[in-house]
Formats: sequence, C-alpha cells, structure tokens
Amino acid sequence: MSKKGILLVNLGTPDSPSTANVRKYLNEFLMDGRVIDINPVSRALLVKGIIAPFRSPKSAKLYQAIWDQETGSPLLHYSIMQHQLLQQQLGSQYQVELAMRYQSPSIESALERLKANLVDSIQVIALFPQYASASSGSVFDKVMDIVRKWQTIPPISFINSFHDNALMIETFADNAKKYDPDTYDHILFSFHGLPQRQLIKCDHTGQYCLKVENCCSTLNDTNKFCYSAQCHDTARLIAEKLGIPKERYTICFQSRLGSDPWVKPYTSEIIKKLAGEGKKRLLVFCPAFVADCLETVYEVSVEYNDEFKEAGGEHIQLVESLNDSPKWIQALKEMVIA
Ligand SMILES: C=CC1=C(C)c2cc3[nH]c(cc4nc(cc5[nH]c(cc1n2)c(C)c5CCC(=O)O)C(CCC(=O)O)=C4C)c(C)c3C=C
Ligand SMILES: [Fe+2]
Ligand SMILES: [Fe+2]
Repeated sequence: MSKKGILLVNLGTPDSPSTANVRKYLNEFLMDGRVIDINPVSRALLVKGIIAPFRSPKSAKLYQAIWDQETGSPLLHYSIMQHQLLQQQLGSQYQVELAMRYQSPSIESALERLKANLVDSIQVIALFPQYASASSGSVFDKVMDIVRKWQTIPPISFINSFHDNALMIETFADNAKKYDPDTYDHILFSFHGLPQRQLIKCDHTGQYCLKVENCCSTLNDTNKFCYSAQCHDTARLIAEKLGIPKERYTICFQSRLGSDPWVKPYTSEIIKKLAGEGKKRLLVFCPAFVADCLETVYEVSVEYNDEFKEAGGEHIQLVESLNDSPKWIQALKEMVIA
C-alpha cells in the first residue's frame, strides 16, 4: 500500500542532564550557522572556547531540575506523545516519524526510515509556530542537505509556519481558561527571543524590519515571514479568542543569549516594570513552543517567577503548552491532510 511520509521535527534536547551531554547538545546547537550567524572561525572560538564550557555546567543544573525520572526531558516526552497520537489519528496510509534538529532521534535516521519504507512523498513539519531562520529554517536546511545526496529525491514539502492556525490558537486559549485570565493583573505573551540582526537579514526588502516604526506589530505583505510579526499575530489571535483587550497584555521576548541586541521588549524587563507598577499576578503564555520545555517550565515558572517576586510581585502563572492536547493533534492532522 502506498504511504505518505510525515516528518515532525522539534529543536532537540540533551540526551541526559549530565554536564557532558548538555555540552554535546550546546555544541551541536550553537555551532549551527543559522543559530549563531557569525563567521565560522569566530563562531567556533565563541561556542567551543567560551559558551559550551562555561554554560554547560550551569545549564546541566537547570536540566536536572526539569528532568523527570521516568520520562526524561519534557520536550522529548511531549514530542514522542505528539508523534504517537498523530500516527494514530492519521492511520496506516501515513508513516509519521519524529526527529530532533539537534541530538536524538536524528533527522538522518528518521529520513532513512521513511526511505526504507518507500514512502511516496515526504512532508516536513518544523514544530515551531512562527518561522525563524534559526529554528524552522535550520530544520529545512538540514533536511535538504541530507535528501540532496539521495539518488531518488521524492516529492518533498515543508510547512514553513502555522502562527495563525485556528486550532492551535484555540488550544492555547482553552489551556488558559482554567486560570480565569480576568483574575490576573496583566497577561504576557512571552516568545523565544532572536538576535535583531536575524530579523533584519530575513527582511528581503532590506527596508522594513527595524527600519520602519512599529514595523512588526502587525502582519502585512512585506513582513509576512518575519518572526516578530508572526509572534505579534499569534498573540493578537489568542487575546481576541479570550476577549483580552490590548491594554491588558504585553508581547515580549525571553531567553536572550550574549550581549548583542535581541528582539524587544525583553521579558525580564517587562516583568520588573509591571512589578514596579504594582501588578501582583501575571498569567504568561509561551506560544513559540508546541511543547513545554526548559524555557517554559524553568525559565518562566521558576526564574521569572523569582525575579517578579524580588521586584515586588506575587506570582507568575504559566499557561501550559500544546503538549498532548487532542485539539492540537487535530491541528497537526489538518495541516497534513489540507
Ligand atoms: C521558538 C523556537 C526557537 C528559536 C527561534 C530559538 C532560537 C535560539 N535559541 C538560542 C539559544 C538557546 N536556546 C535554548 C533552548 C531552547 N530553544 C528553543 C527554541 C528556540 N530557540 C527550545 C524549545 C529550547 C528548549 C530545549 C529543551 O531542551 O527544553 C538553549 C539551551 C538552554 C540553555 O542552555 O539555556 C540555548 C542556549 C539561540 C542563540 C537562538 C537564536 C539565535
Ligand atoms: Fe533557543
Ligand atoms: Fe520584522
């Protein structure tokens, strides 16, 4: 029977929370020229000489804090569930494989399994709602790099972004309802950050992103592939779904690495500002992630929560990610069969 191949790819996580494995992961991740987009010699000096040796022991402690005894890394655990549930939903006419851009399971091994099963075509879904060269772009780059060496290159397609997918938006909104958003002093949409220069490089007109005032606060024909503009659009749609007015929410960007300017405003500055204004309770969405991971369960729920309390706030509540929610699996199914 003919089969369609589906390849789900998320970012990746260390194989274990040991310093050695975290260092291996950071080395692979940060040596990617789409992630640290500087010249290769400077990148190697920076990553292998400074970031990996100094960051690995610290990051390993954070990974140890979120590592589940049975299921390991939350990112991999939820990715495995998404893979299994999507395969169940799609049935035997589809072969769904899961890969991680960095570490395991590798993209090479997943593509080899699809090839060995003689699939008719391959559809690649990078599990990042908003397109960034450092995330989805890197996944597609890696897939093309592998497949271009095959003798037979099958029909292959890429889902580039799904920032406005209605079922995805609904899932985030549903997840928030149990916290009753109206009872919070303010709502944050905290997206993973990105160096500003990467936004500028993605602007093919060279004249729009970070050059025009409020360039990316609304999505339009010029900035339709801009990560920041897509983040703003996702946040707007979730807020509209929940009836949250503009003055009750702020869009911000977390996880900055290094001293170069990243997309603003920074989440850490916003939470201090809100605490200074007397806000006590914040509800935080992280809609750049389809699965809970270090950046949500530790950075937001622990680190930002502590920073907020130190600045006078009381509590930060994270809205869970899409994880294994049936509506999200339905969203993936509809992307495949569309
Ligand atoms: C939303 C997608 C992501 C983009 C875009 C992205 C860009 C990006 N990230 C770093 C540096 C780090 N990110 C780290 C963790 C991490 N990043 C994403 C997603 C995106 N990153 C996820 C899902 C995770 C969590 C992985 C997990 O195992 O749970 C880390 C590692 C953690 C740490 O040491 O603090 C780093 C480092 C850069 C530099 C970048 C864009 C240029
Ligand atoms: Fe990241
Ligand atoms: Fe932009």
